[in-house]
Amino acid sequence: MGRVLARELTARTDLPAFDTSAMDGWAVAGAGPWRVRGQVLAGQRAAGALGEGEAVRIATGAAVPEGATAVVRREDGRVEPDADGGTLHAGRPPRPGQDIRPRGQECRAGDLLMAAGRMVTPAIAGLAAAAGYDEVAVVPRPEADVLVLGDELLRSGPPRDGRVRDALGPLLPPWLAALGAGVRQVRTVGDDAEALRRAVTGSTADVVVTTGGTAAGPVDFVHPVLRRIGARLLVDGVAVRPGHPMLLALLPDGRPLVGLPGNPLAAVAGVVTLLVPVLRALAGRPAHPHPEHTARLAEEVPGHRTDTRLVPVASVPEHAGTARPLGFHGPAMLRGLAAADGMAVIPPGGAAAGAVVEVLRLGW
Ligand SMILES: Nc1nc2c(c(=O)[nH]1)N[C@H]1C(S)=C(S)[C@@H](COP(=O)(O)OP(=O)(O)OC[C@H]3O[C@@H](n4cnc5c(N)ncnc54)[C@H](O)[C@@H]3O)O[C@H]1N2
Ligand code: MOO
Repeated sequence: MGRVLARELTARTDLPAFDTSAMDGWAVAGAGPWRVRGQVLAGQRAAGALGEGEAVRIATGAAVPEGATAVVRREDGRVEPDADGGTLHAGRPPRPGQDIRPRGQECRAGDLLMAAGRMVTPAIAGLAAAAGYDEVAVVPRPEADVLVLGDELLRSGPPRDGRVRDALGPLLPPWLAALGAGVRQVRTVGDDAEALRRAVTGSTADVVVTTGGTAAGPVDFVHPVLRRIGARLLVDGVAVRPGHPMLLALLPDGRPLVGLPGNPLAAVAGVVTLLVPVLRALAGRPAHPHPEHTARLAEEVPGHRTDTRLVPVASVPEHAGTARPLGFHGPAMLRGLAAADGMAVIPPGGAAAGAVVEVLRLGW
């Protein structure tokens, strides 16, 4: 579940695989009355062929014997007993084919049931089993290594002595899991270029995620390390606030590295705009959900002069389709995000109250 079909799902069998009774009653051949000869239950092999004027008691789901032209429901028939199984009379004559599910009604062997790339839902799992599958091939879940950079980060207790608590170590792994990725390891790496180089080159995950160190500060080592190991920068900064130093690089062996900025809400902006599409693509899904999610803004949101803004919003339960911008949305803050269900995309120049804007869902 939650994985995408790696190959198309084709029926391994006709469905139903045999002409099946849709009701409890009698399978009959031709016009009545009929001589009743024995019974056939679901799961049993079909009884011998019926001749004109013959009937057999039948259960829902049982194979209809050859020669049968219809099923008479139990409530529509009456058996007049005699020494030899009895005679069946129907209130009204059954239509030809009545209450018989013909073989292949739902699909023929080889029919395309589901295209590759579709997310396996409970219904698809059930359909695959009904159509004869014991297993289906899915695109494996992408595995991520998370490298949290910064000497100033504390792992416990309140911030002290100019140091701050690491908010991203606790935030990212469960979010990645909710996004369908596996987290191999979460490592903290001090402000040391060589340690970062070793951590990046030593990772064997499908995607490496770093936090912090993306800017041009004295101990921001992500760029120099990527340069040194020969990575190719595909995205080196984005005109978005917060999050503008985010980056996407290809490591020499072709695996992606997503560099999230250190400011926590800036890192979140990098997750929803860069990491989510990368994880979706690795999982065999379209990079962006379709249709895109939009909402009507309950209030005006001022814009940046040149860049797009991402602002945490919460949907307003009493007004479907409306989202309220939240406060405490500074790049270093998580308080607004904690109450949010998405990040609204505010174009340069801002958006008026009532404007319809795209909302990037958080996916948790
Ligand atoms: N001269 C400039 N300085 C900065 C610019 C700029 O354009 N010119 N951009 C600022 C913006 S915007 C951001 S965002 C940050 C991005 O910087 P880095 O990715 O290099 O991140 P750090 O410098 O390592 O940390 C920034 C900030 O975030 C705190 N931090 C880092 N990691 C965590 C964590 N895991 N949990 C909680 N807080 C974290 C760190 O202590 C810093 O306060 O650069 C600006 N500077
Ligand atoms: O990108 Mo920075 O995130 O504006 O804080």
